[in-house]
Amino acid sequence: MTPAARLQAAIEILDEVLAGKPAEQTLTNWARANRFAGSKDRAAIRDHVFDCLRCKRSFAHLGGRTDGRGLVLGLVRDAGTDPATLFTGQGYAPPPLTAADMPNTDPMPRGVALDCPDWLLPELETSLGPATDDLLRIMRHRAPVFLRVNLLRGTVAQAMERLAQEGIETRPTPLAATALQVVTNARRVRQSRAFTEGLVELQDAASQAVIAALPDLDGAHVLDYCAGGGGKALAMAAEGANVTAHDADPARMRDIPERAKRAGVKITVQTQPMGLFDLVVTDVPCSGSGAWRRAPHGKWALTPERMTHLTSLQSAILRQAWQHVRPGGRLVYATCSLLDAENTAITTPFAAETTAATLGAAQHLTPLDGGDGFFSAIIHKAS
Ligand SMILES: C[S@@+](CC[C@H](N)C(=O)[O-])C[C@H]1O[C@@H](n2cnc3c(N)ncnc32)[C@H](O)[C@@H]1O
Repeated sequence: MTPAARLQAAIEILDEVLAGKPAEQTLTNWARANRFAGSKDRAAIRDHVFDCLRCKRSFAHLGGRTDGRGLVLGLVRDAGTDPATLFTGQGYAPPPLTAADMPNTDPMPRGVALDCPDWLLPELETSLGPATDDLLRIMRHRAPVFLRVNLLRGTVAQAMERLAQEGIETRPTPLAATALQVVTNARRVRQSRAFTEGLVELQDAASQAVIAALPDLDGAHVLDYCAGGGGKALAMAAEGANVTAHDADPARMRDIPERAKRAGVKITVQTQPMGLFDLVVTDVPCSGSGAWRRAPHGKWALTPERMTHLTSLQSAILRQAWQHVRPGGRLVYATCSLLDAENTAITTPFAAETTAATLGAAQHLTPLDGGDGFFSAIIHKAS
């Protein structure tokens, strides 16, 4: 496909996504219906689509319209390219420019330039202070890809060497000792032997840092109360913890047995959690604001009503999960959110109101640290 034909494909996919279809599903459907597109075409189209979703407001401003064509025009103009050189109408290129394709020449308001919904700006400022604009600017760009080295299968140096033999260059990151940032050929990771043989897993470095901050995992009985696909459960099992995974939606845990087998660990899956544990981890559902680089749709879908729903769910999960912490044990409350409303505004009142609960160390990571934004707080239960 020519570069212009890839842009036209992105326009068509974006129109469907803007009408409400999930981006991943729409990309997959497009690839199935257009078998002539090779893997490089599909990767380039995917990047265009996600770049446009991350920068929806500023690209619409530059494109002078809010549909797929407008966003892609904004993408091209933002890169300093004259769109007339690509929007030629020849072959499979987008149709030539018309008067409806002119950019908006007004100065960009702050929320537009930072690609942030206006109602969220004050919320983010309360939580992030003077770092707000830098953070929003970084979230206009693609997130790096990180791997977790499974130390049960080999060392970090061995993982780097094995990956390099398969053309995947990586480098260590200060966020976690097990984390490697992928420098080249990230799209080859899933097919690499290092991945299929369980030496590495795909996991954000900040997610790994949450687990790295937990002392004494070796031999501990741990309940992962919101286990989802098992990312954190696997990381804790690799540190020697006896992990029980639970999730309100058991279907989300269906890959855990296979992932555990690949990693050489054992994880017990329980649809009804039972008993008391040394450590309970609650990686609760949240706005995902720390991971908007990967899932930009969440930035535009979040509403004040949704925030209210999430914060009451987070408090409820914390209270339920607390009942599974043994006296003298710990709970870790974690979100991939940058917003205080989902973080300290949940943990501080809980600790104040709950007999036997004391707040311990907390960790606030943001994309300025390199990975996703992540909050975690330890809450101790008196013996
Ligand atoms: C952020 S995800 C967990 C990600 C996972 N820990 C990982 O590292 O891959 C949050 C999970 O909480 C689950 N959840 C939602 N409500 C819940 C509840 N009331 N009790 C337990 N889990 C719940 C969701 O189904 C979802 O899988």
